[in-house]
Amino acid sequence: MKQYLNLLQDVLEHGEVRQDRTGTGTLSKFGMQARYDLRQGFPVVTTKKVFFKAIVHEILWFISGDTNIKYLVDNGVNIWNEWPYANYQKSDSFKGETLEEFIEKIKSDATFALRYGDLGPVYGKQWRNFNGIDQFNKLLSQLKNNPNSRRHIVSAWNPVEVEDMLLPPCHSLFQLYVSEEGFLDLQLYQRSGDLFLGIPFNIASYALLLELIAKECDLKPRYFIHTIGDAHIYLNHVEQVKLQLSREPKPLSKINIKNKSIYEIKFEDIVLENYQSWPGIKGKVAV
Ligand SMILES: Nc1nc(=O)c2c([nH]1)NC[C@@H]1CN(c3ccc(C(=O)N[C@@H](CCC(=O)O)C(=O)O)cc3)CN21
Ligand SMILES: O=c1ccn([C@H]2C[C@H](O)[C@@H](COP(=O)(O)O)O2)c(=O)[nH]1
Repeated sequence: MKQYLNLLQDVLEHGEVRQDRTGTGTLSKFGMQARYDLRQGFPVVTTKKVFFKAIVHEILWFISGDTNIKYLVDNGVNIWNEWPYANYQKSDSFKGETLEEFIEKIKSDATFALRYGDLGPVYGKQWRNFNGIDQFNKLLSQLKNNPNSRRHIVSAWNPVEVEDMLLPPCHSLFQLYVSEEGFLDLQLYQRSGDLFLGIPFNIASYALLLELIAKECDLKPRYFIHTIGDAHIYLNHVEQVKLQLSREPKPLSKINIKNKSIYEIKFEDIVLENYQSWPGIKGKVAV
């Protein structure tokens, strides 16, 4: 995962100090790209421990079209909790509950979850129902029936609905490419990338998406190309980033996915093999 470390190094050295929406402050560079060859291994960052379980649940959650955090929290994935909580704090029903109490209520009270667990029309909604269009299903059928197309695109960025989302999509658009030899490549355009917390998730997540789509379409996964608009390191992550840069990357892992239709694949059907990593590193998420 030298490519990821190169991004960190580059932004740390050449990023400009920039204010941001969360008030945390960042080092930032605009327009970066990295390319991962999945034939050489599955790209999960090794210079800190990445919570892969969250990535698998999240991608299955997107594919299913769900936008409510209930599925995630029921499965022990807590990466999206802060946003519905912040929203709840602004509502009339808020009675001073802590984040933990809020999540307990999401788990135990289905009506409450329905009302306060939703992120708005985020990824899952746009992939499966963009103003009535199931972009994801269309993509699969086009890849199978019209592989040479240059229009294999799914967009999560819906200007009509962006105001209703608790967080406008960061991984905004992706495109696929089928080569003459039956390889499948995926390029993601990510408008904004938190290099320490979000990006390791995003890399593994889209690499997994590429593996899943390739399997479904009987193609061989090859390049994941990650293009990032505003690539930033939050100022309160600088020490964590330096620690990662001091660590030697470990060999990449492998992914094993059961032969099943993409809509039937379950969490247990996706196994990351031989994942070796350095210990995890804590960092605060900017809300
Ligand atoms: N500032 C910011 N950065 C992000 O990466 C981000 C957002 N906001 N908002 C929406 C989603 C949520 N994402 C998140 C949120 C939290 C973690 C996080 O805290 N990760 C820790 C712990 C994971 C765990 O064990 O639950 C990590 O060590 O990776 C990662 C990605 C990615 N996105
Ligand atoms: O998948 C994700 C989702 C979010 N992020 C980061 C990028 C930014 O740091 C924040 C979003 O804030 P904006 O002001 O809307 O850009 O979340 C990520 O890296 N990956």
